[in-house]
Amino acid sequence: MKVGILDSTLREGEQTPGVVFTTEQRVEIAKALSDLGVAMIEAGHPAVSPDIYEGIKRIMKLKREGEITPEILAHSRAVKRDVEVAGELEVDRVAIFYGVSDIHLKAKTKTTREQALNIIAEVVSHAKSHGMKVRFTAEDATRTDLDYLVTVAKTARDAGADRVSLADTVGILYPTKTRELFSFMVKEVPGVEYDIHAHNDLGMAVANALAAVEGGATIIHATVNGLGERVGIVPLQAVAAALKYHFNVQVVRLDKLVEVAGLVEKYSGITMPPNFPITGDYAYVHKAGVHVAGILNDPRTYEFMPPETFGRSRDYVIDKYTGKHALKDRFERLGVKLDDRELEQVLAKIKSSQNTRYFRDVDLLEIAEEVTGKVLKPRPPEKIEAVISVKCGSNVYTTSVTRRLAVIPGVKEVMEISGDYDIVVKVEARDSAELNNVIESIRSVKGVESTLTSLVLKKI
Ligand SMILES: CC(=O)SCCNC(=O)CCNC(=O)[C@H](O)C(C)(C)COP(=O)(O)OP(=O)(O)OC[C@H]1O[C@@H](n2cnc3c(N)ncnc32)[C@H](O)[C@@H]1OP(=O)(O)O
Ligand SMILES: O=C(O)CCC(=O)C(=O)O
Ligand SMILES: [Mg+2]
Repeated sequence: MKVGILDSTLREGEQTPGVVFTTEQRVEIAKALSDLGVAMIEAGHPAVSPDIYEGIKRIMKLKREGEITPEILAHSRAVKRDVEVAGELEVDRVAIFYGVSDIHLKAKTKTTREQALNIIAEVVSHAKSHGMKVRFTAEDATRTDLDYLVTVAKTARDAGADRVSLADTVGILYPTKTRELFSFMVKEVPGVEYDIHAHNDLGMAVANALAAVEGGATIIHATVNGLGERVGIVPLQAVAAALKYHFNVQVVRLDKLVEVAGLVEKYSGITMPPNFPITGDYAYVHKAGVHVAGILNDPRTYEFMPPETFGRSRDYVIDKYTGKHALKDRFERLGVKLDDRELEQVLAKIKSSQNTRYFRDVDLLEIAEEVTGKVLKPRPPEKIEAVISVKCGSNVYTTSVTRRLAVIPGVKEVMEISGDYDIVVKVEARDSAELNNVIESIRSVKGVESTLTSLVLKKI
Protein backbone atom coordinates (compact mmCIF):
# COMPACT_ATOMS: atom_id res chain seq x y z
CA MET A 1 0.00 0.00 0.00
CA LYS A 2 1.41 3.36 -1.03
CA VAL A 3 0.62 6.08 1.49
CA GLY A 4 2.46 8.93 3.16
CA ILE A 5 1.71 11.75 5.57
CA LEU A 6 1.54 15.41 4.74
CA ASP A 7 1.87 17.20 8.05
CA SER A 8 0.02 20.50 8.12
CA THR A 9 0.65 21.52 11.74
CA LEU A 10 2.39 24.66 10.50
CA ARG A 11 -0.47 25.64 8.15
CA GLU A 12 -3.80 24.06 9.14
CA GLY A 13 -2.54 23.67 12.73
CA GLU A 14 -1.81 27.38 13.02
CA GLN A 15 -5.41 28.05 11.94
CA THR A 16 -6.50 26.76 15.39
CA PRO A 17 -7.95 29.63 17.45
CA GLY A 18 -5.26 31.05 19.71
CA VAL A 19 -2.33 29.30 18.03
CA VAL A 20 0.61 31.26 16.65
CA PHE A 21 4.08 29.84 16.13
CA THR A 22 7.15 32.03 16.30
CA THR A 23 9.66 31.69 13.48
CA GLU A 24 11.98 29.71 15.78
CA GLN A 25 9.17 27.37 16.79
CA ARG A 26 8.14 26.92 13.15
CA VAL A 27 11.67 25.83 12.27
CA GLU A 28 11.96 23.55 15.30
CA ILE A 29 8.62 21.87 14.54
CA ALA A 30 9.67 21.36 10.89
CA LYS A 31 12.90 19.70 12.06
CA ALA A 32 11.00 17.46 14.48
CA LEU A 33 8.57 16.45 11.72
CA SER A 34 11.46 15.69 9.41
CA ASP A 35 13.09 13.50 12.07
CA LEU A 36 9.74 11.80 12.56
CA GLY A 37 9.75 10.87 8.88
CA VAL A 38 6.67 12.54 7.37
CA ALA A 39 6.67 12.61 3.55
CA MET A 40 5.59 16.24 3.18
CA ILE A 41 5.40 19.36 5.34
CA GLU A 42 2.87 22.06 4.50
CA ALA A 43 4.93 24.85 6.00
CA GLY A 44 2.39 27.69 5.77
CA HIS A 45 0.78 30.21 3.44
CA PRO A 46 3.58 32.73 2.86
CA ALA A 47 1.33 35.52 1.56
CA VAL A 48 -0.47 35.61 4.92
CA SER A 49 2.17 37.43 7.01
CA PRO A 50 5.89 38.33 6.99
CA ASP A 51 6.75 35.91 9.83
CA ILE A 52 5.26 32.94 7.98
CA TYR A 53 7.25 34.00 4.90
CA GLU A 54 10.40 34.19 7.04
CA GLY A 55 9.72 30.82 8.67
CA ILE A 56 9.32 29.08 5.31
CA LYS A 57 12.49 30.78 4.09
CA ARG A 58 14.41 29.37 7.07
CA ILE A 59 12.89 25.91 6.55
CA MET A 60 13.89 25.98 2.86
CA LYS A 61 17.46 26.89 3.83
CA LEU A 62 17.61 23.82 6.07
CA LYS A 63 16.10 21.76 3.27
CA ARG A 64 18.87 22.87 0.91
CA GLU A 65 21.47 22.06 3.57
CA GLY A 66 20.03 18.55 3.88
CA GLU A 67 18.91 19.02 7.50
CA ILE A 68 15.23 18.65 6.59
CA THR A 69 14.23 15.99 4.09
CA PRO A 70 10.43 15.99 3.45
CA GLU A 71 8.93 17.77 0.47
CA ILE A 72 8.09 21.34 1.56
CA LEU A 73 4.85 22.94 0.42
CA ALA A 74 3.46 26.45 0.56
CA HIS A 75 -0.31 27.03 0.59
CA SER A 76 -1.74 29.56 -1.83
CA ARG A 77 -5.05 30.97 -3.01
CA ALA A 78 -5.74 30.75 -6.71
CA VAL A 79 -4.20 34.18 -7.01
CA LYS A 80 -1.11 34.79 -9.14
CA ARG A 81 0.57 36.99 -6.53
CA ASP A 82 0.19 34.29 -3.81
CA VAL A 83 1.79 31.78 -6.17
CA GLU A 84 4.65 34.13 -6.98
CA VAL A 85 5.37 34.63 -3.27
CA ALA A 86 5.64 30.85 -2.89
CA GLY A 87 7.88 30.83 -5.97
CA GLU A 88 10.26 33.38 -4.43
CA LEU A 89 10.80 30.95 -1.56
CA GLU A 90 11.66 28.12 -3.95
CA VAL A 91 9.41 25.68 -2.11
CA ASP A 92 9.17 22.17 -3.55
CA ARG A 93 5.50 22.48 -4.29
CA VAL A 94 2.72 25.04 -4.19
CA ALA A 95 -0.70 23.92 -2.98
CA ILE A 96 -3.31 26.08 -4.72
CA PHE A 97 -6.81 25.93 -3.25
CA TYR A 98 -10.15 27.09 -4.60
CA GLY A 99 -13.61 26.53 -3.07
CA VAL A 100 -15.52 24.66 -5.77
CA SER A 101 -18.91 23.88 -4.19
CA ASP A 102 -21.76 26.13 -5.30
CA ILE A 103 -21.93 27.49 -1.76
CA HIS A 104 -18.28 28.61 -1.94
CA LEU A 105 -18.48 29.90 -5.50
CA LYS A 106 -21.51 32.00 -4.65
CA ALA A 107 -20.66 33.26 -1.16
CA LYS A 108 -16.89 33.65 -1.35
CA THR A 109 -15.38 34.17 -4.76
CA LYS A 110 -18.66 35.18 -6.43
CA THR A 111 -17.69 33.28 -9.55
CA THR A 112 -19.65 31.01 -11.87
CA ARG A 113 -18.54 27.41 -12.33
CA GLU A 114 -17.11 28.34 -15.74
CA GLN A 115 -15.17 31.32 -14.38
CA ALA A 116 -13.75 29.16 -11.58
CA LEU A 117 -12.43 26.63 -14.11
CA ASN A 118 -10.69 29.43 -16.01
CA ILE A 119 -9.13 30.81 -12.82
CA ILE A 120 -7.93 27.34 -11.77
CA ALA A 121 -6.40 26.63 -15.19
CA GLU A 122 -4.73 30.04 -15.33
CA VAL A 123 -3.24 30.01 -11.84
CA VAL A 124 -2.06 26.38 -11.99
CA SER A 125 -0.37 27.12 -15.36
CA HIS A 126 1.17 30.25 -13.85
CA ALA A 127 2.73 28.17 -11.05
CA LYS A 128 4.01 25.63 -13.57
CA SER A 129 5.56 28.40 -15.64
CA HIS A 130 7.47 29.39 -12.49
CA GLY A 131 8.88 25.86 -12.31
CA MET A 132 6.86 24.67 -9.32
CA LYS A 133 5.19 21.32 -8.75
CA VAL A 134 1.52 21.91 -8.09
CA ARG A 135 -1.11 20.31 -5.92
CA PHE A 136 -4.58 21.62 -6.60
CA THR A 137 -7.01 21.55 -3.68
CA ALA A 138 -10.70 21.29 -4.40
CA GLU A 139 -11.83 23.04 -1.25
CA ASP A 140 -15.27 21.87 -0.03
CA ALA A 141 -15.03 18.98 -2.52
CA THR A 142 -17.41 16.86 -0.46
CA ARG A 143 -20.30 19.31 -0.99
CA THR A 144 -19.49 19.80 -4.67
CA ASP A 145 -21.58 18.45 -7.53
CA LEU A 146 -19.73 15.28 -8.56
CA ASP A 147 -19.72 15.94 -12.32
CA TYR A 148 -18.34 19.40 -11.69
CA LEU A 149 -15.72 18.01 -9.31
CA VAL A 150 -14.53 15.71 -12.10
CA THR A 151 -14.26 18.70 -14.46
CA VAL A 152 -12.36 20.68 -11.81
CA ALA A 153 -9.84 17.86 -11.25
CA LYS A 154 -9.36 17.39 -15.02
CA THR A 155 -8.84 21.14 -15.44
CA ALA A 156 -6.20 21.23 -12.70
CA ARG A 157 -4.49 18.13 -14.08
CA ASP A 158 -4.49 19.42 -17.65
CA ALA A 159 -3.01 22.73 -16.46
CA GLY A 160 -0.11 20.87 -14.83
CA ALA A 161 -1.12 19.77 -11.30
CA ASP A 162 0.18 16.29 -10.51
CA ARG A 163 -1.69 16.03 -7.21
CA VAL A 164 -5.29 16.84 -6.31
CA SER A 165 -6.45 17.25 -2.72
CA LEU A 166 -10.08 16.43 -2.11
CA ALA A 167 -10.95 18.44 0.96
CA ASP A 168 -13.72 17.52 3.35
CA THR A 169 -13.60 21.11 4.51
CA VAL A 170 -16.59 20.96 6.86
CA GLY A 171 -15.98 17.39 8.01
CA ILE A 172 -19.19 15.72 6.85
CA LEU A 173 -17.90 12.52 5.27
CA TYR A 174 -18.21 9.03 6.68
CA PRO A 175 -15.99 6.12 5.63
CA THR A 176 -18.20 4.35 3.04
CA LYS A 177 -18.84 7.61 1.23
CA THR A 178 -15.17 8.56 1.41
CA ARG A 179 -14.00 5.27 -0.13
CA GLU A 180 -16.58 5.63 -2.92
CA LEU A 181 -15.56 9.22 -3.66
CA PHE A 182 -11.86 8.42 -3.95
CA SER A 183 -12.37 5.23 -5.99
CA PHE A 184 -14.62 7.20 -8.32
CA MET A 185 -12.17 10.08 -8.77
CA VAL A 186 -9.17 7.78 -9.26
CA LYS A 187 -11.12 6.05 -12.05
CA GLU A 188 -12.65 9.16 -13.64
CA VAL A 189 -9.59 11.41 -13.44
CA PRO A 190 -6.42 9.34 -13.73
CA GLY A 191 -2.99 10.89 -14.23
CA VAL A 192 -2.91 12.62 -10.83
CA GLU A 193 -2.40 11.37 -7.29
CA TYR A 194 -4.89 12.18 -4.58
CA ASP A 195 -4.64 13.67 -1.10
CA ILE A 196 -7.33 13.40 1.57
CA HIS A 197 -7.83 16.48 3.74
CA ALA A 198 -10.37 15.41 6.36
CA HIS A 199 -11.79 17.67 9.04
CA ASN A 200 -12.98 16.09 12.26
CA ASP A 201 -16.31 17.86 12.83
CA LEU A 202 -18.15 14.55 13.19
CA GLY A 203 -15.22 12.74 14.83
CA MET A 204 -14.61 10.55 11.77
CA ALA A 205 -11.49 12.11 10.28
CA VAL A 206 -9.15 9.18 10.99
CA ALA A 207 -11.66 6.63 9.71
CA ASN A 208 -12.25 8.74 6.60
CA ALA A 209 -8.50 9.00 5.98
CA LEU A 210 -8.17 5.20 6.05
CA ALA A 211 -11.18 4.79 3.77
CA ALA A 212 -9.69 7.32 1.34
CA VAL A 213 -6.50 5.29 1.21
CA GLU A 214 -8.56 2.19 0.44
CA GLY A 215 -10.14 4.23 -2.35
CA GLY A 216 -6.74 5.17 -3.80
CA ALA A 217 -5.51 8.30 -1.96
CA THR A 218 -1.75 8.26 -1.48
CA ILE A 219 -1.29 11.19 0.91
CA ILE A 220 -3.14 11.84 4.17
CA HIS A 221 -3.14 15.34 5.62
CA ALA A 222 -2.64 15.31 9.37
CA THR A 223 -1.60 17.65 12.16
CA VAL A 224 0.15 16.86 15.41
CA ASN A 225 -2.50 16.62 18.16
CA GLY A 226 -5.22 17.09 15.50
CA LEU A 227 -4.91 20.89 15.46
CA GLY A 228 -6.77 22.92 12.85
CA GLU A 229 -9.79 25.11 12.11
CA ARG A 230 -12.72 24.49 14.52
CA VAL A 231 -12.19 20.96 15.88
CA GLY A 232 -9.21 20.28 13.61
CA ILE A 233 -8.21 17.53 11.21
CA VAL A 234 -6.75 14.01 11.37
CA PRO A 235 -4.43 13.68 14.39
CA LEU A 236 -1.06 12.43 13.18
CA GLN A 237 -0.52 10.08 16.11
CA ALA A 238 -3.86 8.27 15.69
CA VAL A 239 -3.67 7.86 11.93
CA ALA A 240 -0.05 6.66 12.07
CA ALA A 241 -1.00 4.01 14.64
CA ALA A 242 -4.08 2.98 12.64
CA LEU A 243 -2.07 2.59 9.43
CA LYS A 244 0.45 0.41 11.25
CA TYR A 245 -2.20 -1.73 12.92
CA HIS A 246 -4.52 -2.24 9.98
CA PHE A 247 -2.20 -2.15 6.98
CA ASN A 248 1.22 -2.74 8.55
CA VAL A 249 2.39 0.50 6.96
CA GLN A 250 4.83 2.63 8.92
CA VAL A 251 4.43 6.26 7.87
CA VAL A 252 6.46 7.84 10.68
CA ARG A 253 8.74 6.85 13.57
CA LEU A 254 6.07 5.75 16.02
CA ASP A 255 8.37 5.84 19.06
CA LYS A 256 8.97 9.58 18.53
CA LEU A 257 5.30 10.60 18.38
CA VAL A 258 4.99 11.34 22.09
CA GLU A 259 7.95 13.73 21.96
CA VAL A 260 6.62 15.64 18.95
CA ALA A 261 3.13 15.75 20.50
CA GLY A 262 4.67 17.34 23.60
CA LEU A 263 6.59 19.88 21.55
CA VAL A 264 3.48 20.97 19.65
CA GLU A 265 1.43 20.99 22.86
CA LYS A 266 3.99 23.37 24.36
CA TYR A 267 4.25 25.70 21.36
CA SER A 268 0.57 25.72 20.46
CA GLY A 269 -0.64 26.16 24.03
CA ILE A 270 -3.42 23.67 23.25
CA THR A 271 -3.40 21.05 25.98
CA MET A 272 -3.77 17.45 24.91
CA PRO A 273 -6.63 15.81 26.86
CA PRO A 274 -5.45 12.80 28.93
CA ASN A 275 -7.72 10.50 26.92
CA PHE A 276 -6.20 11.55 23.58
CA PRO A 277 -5.28 8.54 21.37
CA ILE A 278 -1.70 7.22 21.61
CA THR A 279 0.00 10.22 23.23
CA GLY A 280 -2.56 11.24 25.88
CA ASP A 281 -1.49 10.60 29.48
CA TYR A 282 -4.08 7.83 29.92
CA ALA A 283 -3.54 6.06 26.58
CA TYR A 284 -1.80 3.21 28.43
CA VAL A 285 -3.25 3.52 31.93
CA HIS A 286 -5.79 0.87 32.96
CA LYS A 287 -8.32 0.94 35.76
CA ALA A 288 -11.09 -1.68 36.04
CA GLY A 289 -10.11 -4.79 38.02
CA VAL A 290 -11.11 -7.12 35.18
CA HIS A 291 -8.89 -5.18 32.78
CA VAL A 292 -5.87 -5.09 35.08
CA ALA A 293 -6.22 -8.80 35.90
CA GLY A 294 -6.22 -9.37 32.13
CA ILE A 295 -3.20 -7.22 31.30
CA LEU A 296 -1.19 -8.76 34.13
CA ASN A 297 -1.60 -12.12 32.37
CA ASP A 298 -1.30 -10.81 28.83
CA PRO A 299 -1.31 -7.07 27.97
CA ARG A 300 -2.90 -7.82 24.60
CA THR A 301 -6.22 -8.29 26.43
CA TYR A 302 -6.68 -4.53 26.60
CA GLU A 303 -3.96 -3.02 24.41
CA PHE A 304 -4.09 -3.08 20.61
CA MET A 305 -0.34 -2.48 20.35
CA PRO A 306 2.29 -2.47 23.12
CA PRO A 307 3.05 0.93 24.66
CA GLU A 308 6.77 0.55 23.88
CA THR A 309 5.89 0.88 20.17
CA PHE A 310 5.05 4.49 20.91
CA GLY A 311 7.84 5.07 23.45
CA ARG A 312 5.35 4.78 26.30
CA SER A 313 4.88 2.54 29.31
CA ARG A 314 1.93 0.78 30.90
CA ASP A 315 0.40 1.52 34.28
CA TYR A 316 -2.83 1.10 36.21
CA VAL A 317 -4.59 3.08 38.90
CA ILE A 318 -6.10 1.83 42.14
CA ASP A 319 -9.57 2.89 43.30
CA LYS A 320 -12.94 1.26 44.04
CA TYR A 321 -12.87 -0.42 40.58
CA THR A 322 -9.76 -2.39 41.63
CA GLY A 323 -9.76 -6.18 42.07
CA LYS A 324 -7.53 -8.54 44.07
CA HIS A 325 -5.12 -9.31 41.21
CA ALA A 326 -4.24 -5.66 40.72
CA LEU A 327 -3.86 -5.10 44.44
CA LYS A 328 -1.65 -8.16 44.92
CA ASP A 329 0.54 -7.03 42.03
CA ARG A 330 0.80 -3.50 43.39
CA PHE A 331 1.92 -4.70 46.84
CA GLU A 332 4.39 -7.12 45.25
CA ARG A 333 5.87 -4.24 43.28
CA LEU A 334 6.18 -2.30 46.51
CA GLY A 335 8.00 -5.28 48.03
CA VAL A 336 5.27 -5.89 50.62
CA LYS A 337 3.94 -9.42 51.19
CA LEU A 338 0.29 -9.61 52.27
CA ASP A 339 -1.66 -12.86 52.63
CA ASP A 340 -5.03 -13.34 50.90
CA ARG A 341 -7.02 -12.38 53.98
CA GLU A 342 -5.04 -9.15 54.44
CA LEU A 343 -5.43 -8.28 50.77
CA GLU A 344 -9.17 -8.80 51.06
CA GLN A 345 -9.30 -6.47 54.05
CA VAL A 346 -7.33 -3.77 52.21
CA LEU A 347 -9.62 -4.17 49.22
CA ALA A 348 -12.70 -3.82 51.42
CA LYS A 349 -11.33 -0.53 52.78
CA ILE A 350 -10.68 0.70 49.22
CA LYS A 351 -14.20 -0.26 48.15
CA SER A 352 -15.71 1.64 51.06
CA SER A 353 -13.95 4.89 50.02
CA GLN A 354 -16.18 5.37 46.99
CA ASN A 355 -15.15 8.95 46.34
CA THR A 356 -11.38 8.56 46.43
CA ARG A 357 -10.11 9.20 42.90
CA TYR A 358 -6.73 7.44 43.29
CA PHE A 359 -5.01 5.51 46.03
CA ARG A 360 -1.32 6.39 45.91
CA ASP A 361 1.30 3.90 47.09
CA VAL A 362 1.62 5.77 50.40
CA ASP A 363 -2.15 5.51 50.91
CA LEU A 364 -2.09 1.78 50.22
CA LEU A 365 0.77 1.22 52.65
CA GLU A 366 -1.09 3.18 55.31
CA ILE A 367 -4.20 1.02 54.87
CA ALA A 368 -2.11 -2.15 54.87
CA GLU A 369 -0.40 -1.13 58.12
CA GLU A 370 -3.79 -0.42 59.67
CA VAL A 371 -5.11 -3.83 58.57
CA THR A 372 -2.06 -5.89 59.55
CA GLY A 373 -1.08 -3.89 62.62
CA LYS A 374 2.53 -4.14 61.41
CA VAL A 375 5.04 -1.51 60.33
CA LEU A 376 5.65 -2.40 56.70
CA LYS A 377 8.94 -1.81 54.95
CA PRO A 378 8.39 -1.15 51.25
CA ARG A 379 11.22 -1.76 48.84
CA PRO A 380 13.09 1.49 48.25
CA PRO A 381 12.41 2.97 44.83
CA GLU A 382 14.87 1.86 42.15
CA LYS A 383 15.63 5.44 41.25
CA ILE A 384 14.98 8.94 42.49
CA GLU A 385 13.68 11.50 40.05
CA ALA A 386 13.90 15.21 40.61
CA VAL A 387 13.07 18.41 38.79
CA ILE A 388 15.63 21.15 39.32
CA SER A 389 14.79 24.76 38.49
CA VAL A 390 17.85 26.78 37.59
CA LYS A 391 18.24 30.55 37.69
CA CYS A 392 21.02 32.02 35.53
CA GLY A 393 22.93 35.19 36.34
CA SER A 394 21.99 38.36 34.48
CA ASN A 395 23.93 38.84 31.22
CA VAL A 396 24.34 35.09 30.93
CA TYR A 397 23.45 33.46 27.62
CA THR A 398 20.93 30.88 28.85
CA THR A 399 21.46 28.50 25.94
CA SER A 400 25.16 28.16 26.74
CA VAL A 401 24.21 27.09 30.29
CA THR A 402 21.59 24.71 28.88
CA ARG A 403 24.19 23.03 26.67
CA ARG A 404 26.56 22.51 29.61
CA LEU A 405 23.77 21.12 31.80
CA ALA A 406 22.64 18.68 29.13
CA VAL A 407 25.92 16.72 29.27
CA ILE A 408 26.03 16.20 33.06
CA PRO A 409 25.57 12.48 33.89
CA GLY A 410 22.14 11.89 35.44
CA VAL A 411 20.54 14.80 33.56
CA LYS A 412 17.72 13.42 31.40
CA GLU A 413 16.15 16.54 29.95
CA VAL A 414 16.83 20.29 29.93
CA MET A 415 14.26 22.91 29.04
CA GLU A 416 14.53 26.68 28.83
CA ILE A 417 11.44 28.22 30.39
CA SER A 418 9.80 31.56 31.09
CA GLY A 419 9.00 32.83 34.61
CA ASP A 420 11.05 33.15 37.79
CA TYR A 421 13.54 30.48 36.70
CA ASP A 422 15.35 30.19 33.36
CA ILE A 423 15.88 26.46 32.98
CA VAL A 424 14.27 23.25 34.22
CA VAL A 425 16.38 20.09 34.45
CA LYS A 426 14.96 16.58 34.87
CA VAL A 427 17.33 14.34 36.79
CA GLU A 428 17.48 10.65 37.67
CA ALA A 429 19.72 9.18 40.37
CA ARG A 430 20.08 5.82 42.14
CA ASP A 431 20.00 7.32 45.62
CA SER A 432 20.12 10.62 47.49
CA ALA A 433 23.95 10.69 47.53
CA GLU A 434 24.03 10.42 43.75
CA LEU A 435 21.30 13.05 43.43
CA ASN A 436 23.36 15.34 45.62
CA ASN A 437 26.32 14.93 43.27
CA VAL A 438 24.21 15.82 40.27
CA ILE A 439 22.89 18.91 42.04
CA GLU A 440 26.46 19.95 42.93
CA SER A 441 27.53 19.49 39.29
CA ILE A 442 24.62 21.66 38.16
CA ARG A 443 25.44 24.37 40.69
CA SER A 444 29.06 24.44 39.57
CA VAL A 445 28.19 25.19 35.92
CA LYS A 446 29.36 28.67 34.94
CA GLY A 447 26.39 31.03 34.76
CA VAL A 448 24.17 29.15 37.25
CA GLU A 449 23.13 31.50 40.03
CA SER A 450 20.76 29.35 42.10
CA THR A 451 18.77 26.11 42.00
CA LEU A 452 15.55 24.79 43.50
CA THR A 453 15.17 21.01 43.71
CA SER A 454 11.79 19.23 43.80
CA LEU A 455 11.63 15.45 44.22
CA VAL A 456 9.12 13.60 42.05
CA LEU A 457 6.67 11.81 44.36
CA LYS A 458 4.25 10.34 41.87
CA LYS A 459 3.71 10.17 38.13
CA ILE A 460 0.40 9.36 36.43
C1 LIG B 1 -10.31 25.75 4.22
C2 LIG B 1 -9.01 26.45 4.39
O1 LIG B 1 -8.52 26.44 5.47
S1 LIG B 1 -8.27 27.17 3.09
C3 LIG B 1 -6.97 28.11 3.77
C4 LIG B 1 -7.42 29.43 4.28
N1 LIG B 1 -6.29 30.20 4.59
C5 LIG B 1 -6.33 31.48 4.93
O2 LIG B 1 -7.36 32.11 4.99
C6 LIG B 1 -5.00 32.05 5.31
C7 LIG B 1 -5.13 33.30 6.18
N2 LIG B 1 -5.75 34.37 5.45
C8 LIG B 1 -5.30 35.65 5.35
O3 LIG B 1 -4.29 36.03 5.92
C9 LIG B 1 -6.09 36.55 4.49
O4 LIG B 1 -7.43 36.07 4.41
C10 LIG B 1 -5.50 36.66 3.04
C11 LIG B 1 -4.13 37.32 3.10
C12 LIG B 1 -5.37 35.29 2.38
C13 LIG B 1 -6.45 37.50 2.17
O5 LIG B 1 -6.75 38.67 2.88
P1 LIG B 1 -7.67 39.83 2.29
O6 LIG B 1 -7.18 40.20 0.93
O7 LIG B 1 -7.69 40.92 3.31
O8 LIG B 1 -9.12 39.21 2.05
P2 LIG B 1 -10.15 38.51 3.02
O9 LIG B 1 -9.46 37.49 3.83
O10 LIG B 1 -10.96 39.50 3.79
O11 LIG B 1 -11.14 37.83 1.97
C14 LIG B 1 -10.74 36.76 1.19
C15 LIG B 1 -10.56 37.21 -0.26
O12 LIG B 1 -9.92 36.13 -0.95
C16 LIG B 1 -10.78 35.61 -1.96
N3 LIG B 1 -10.57 34.20 -2.00
C17 LIG B 1 -10.95 33.29 -1.08
N4 LIG B 1 -10.51 32.09 -1.42
C18 LIG B 1 -9.83 32.25 -2.59
C19 LIG B 1 -9.15 31.37 -3.40
N5 LIG B 1 -9.05 30.08 -3.05
N6 LIG B 1 -8.56 31.83 -4.49
C20 LIG B 1 -8.65 33.13 -4.82
N7 LIG B 1 -9.29 34.03 -4.06
C21 LIG B 1 -9.87 33.58 -2.95
C22 LIG B 1 -12.17 36.03 -1.52
O13 LIG B 1 -13.05 36.03 -2.59
C23 LIG B 1 -11.88 37.41 -0.96
O14 LIG B 1 -11.66 38.25 -2.06
P3 LIG B 1 -12.12 39.81 -2.13
O15 LIG B 1 -11.10 40.51 -1.30
O16 LIG B 1 -12.04 40.17 -3.57
O17 LIG B 1 -13.50 39.87 -1.56
O1 LIG C 1 -5.35 22.47 0.83
C1 LIG C 1 -5.97 21.52 1.26
O2 LIG C 1 -5.76 20.37 0.92
C2 LIG C 1 -7.08 21.72 2.27
C3 LIG C 1 -7.51 23.12 2.48
C4 LIG C 1 -8.26 23.18 3.75
O3 LIG C 1 -7.68 23.42 4.79
C5 LIG C 1 -9.65 22.73 3.79
O4 LIG C 1 -10.31 22.69 2.76
O5 LIG C 1 -10.12 22.44 4.89
MG1 LIG D 1 -8.63 22.48 6.43
